[in-house]
Amino acid sequence: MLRISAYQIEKSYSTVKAVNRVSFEVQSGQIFALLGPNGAGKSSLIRMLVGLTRPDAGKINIEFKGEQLSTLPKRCYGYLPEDRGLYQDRTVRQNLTYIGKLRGMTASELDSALRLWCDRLDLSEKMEDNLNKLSKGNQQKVQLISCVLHQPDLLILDEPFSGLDPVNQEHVLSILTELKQSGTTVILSAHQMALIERLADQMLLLNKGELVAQGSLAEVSVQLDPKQWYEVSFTQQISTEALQGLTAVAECNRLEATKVQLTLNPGYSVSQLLQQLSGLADLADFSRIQPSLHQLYLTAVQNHNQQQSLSKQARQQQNAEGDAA
Ligand SMILES: Nc1ncnc2c1ncn2[C@@H]1O[C@H](COP(=O)(O)OP(=O)(O)OP(=O)(O)O)[C@@H](O)[C@H]1O
Repeated sequence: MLRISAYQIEKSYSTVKAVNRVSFEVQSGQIFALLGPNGAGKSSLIRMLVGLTRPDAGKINIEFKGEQLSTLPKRCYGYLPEDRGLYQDRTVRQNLTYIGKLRGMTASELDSALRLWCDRLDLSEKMEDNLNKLSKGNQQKVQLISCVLHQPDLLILDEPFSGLDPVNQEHVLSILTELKQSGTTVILSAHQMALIERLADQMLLLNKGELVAQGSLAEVSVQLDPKQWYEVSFTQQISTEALQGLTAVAECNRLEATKVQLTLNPGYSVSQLLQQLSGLADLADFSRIQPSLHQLYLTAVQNHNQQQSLSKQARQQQNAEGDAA
């Protein structure tokens, strides 16, 4: 049983506020994704979680097998750092053996784990090659093996999909899904929204160190797209005015003569909307438009940037007015 709770975490590097009052909780057996554009603060958060740096303010609590801990015990987690960390001038076998021994594995445990993982990730024939002789993707796979070798309870992976081709991305996705099914908790950062949509139980979207949204995919979708658009096809043409006259309809865009997109008025249910629409004409089709995580993410980051620059302008104006007075 593992639970990580982060409360109001802050971290600055000289003038840059990398993480600004961010709180979240990771539960045992979850896949928890940290999302955000470059510089959002994902790696800074990860480095604090693994104890490489400390928050300037806020608290990280770890509950592991009934004990309250301030840092994660080394044997219980595997960490894939952003700047990676294996020896380039050593072979795959030497690197992985070194990591396995550091994690307290016996020679026979190491031997069977090496065989299993290198076979699984198609690296068995590269065991005696130096790391710097491998392609970027294969190096990434060795890095990943170094994290899972000792069967940790928790995996913390900073961009595990970067540098991998689509086939290997799928491969890693299915490995992470299997590890989750066997009880491993996974915290990862990533830019591949289509993969995260399929993989993550919980996600945290950051921008410029600030929390933009968090929760399951469904929760994040409602937070980022509260309007909820529906697509409706009628068996005959209905005027936009007639649709906008319905109390359950907030906004309406025409797509084709008989097809429109509309949003639900707050306070009305989907069945009330359906009832009112059917009162106008027979419906040929009705469906919720579910934007992809990729679309939601782009819009959310754009809106957050706009809000930040508007509040900056407002502060500058206030200061200028204060100076003038
Ligand atoms: N060691 C450091 N010294 C100074 N500034 C830093 C340091 N580490 C991070 N930063 C700054 O903190 C901010 C957050 O960086 P961080 O690496 O956490 O973002 P990220 O979301 O992981 O980005 P990316 O997706 O590009 O890896 C950035 O503005 C970055 O320049």
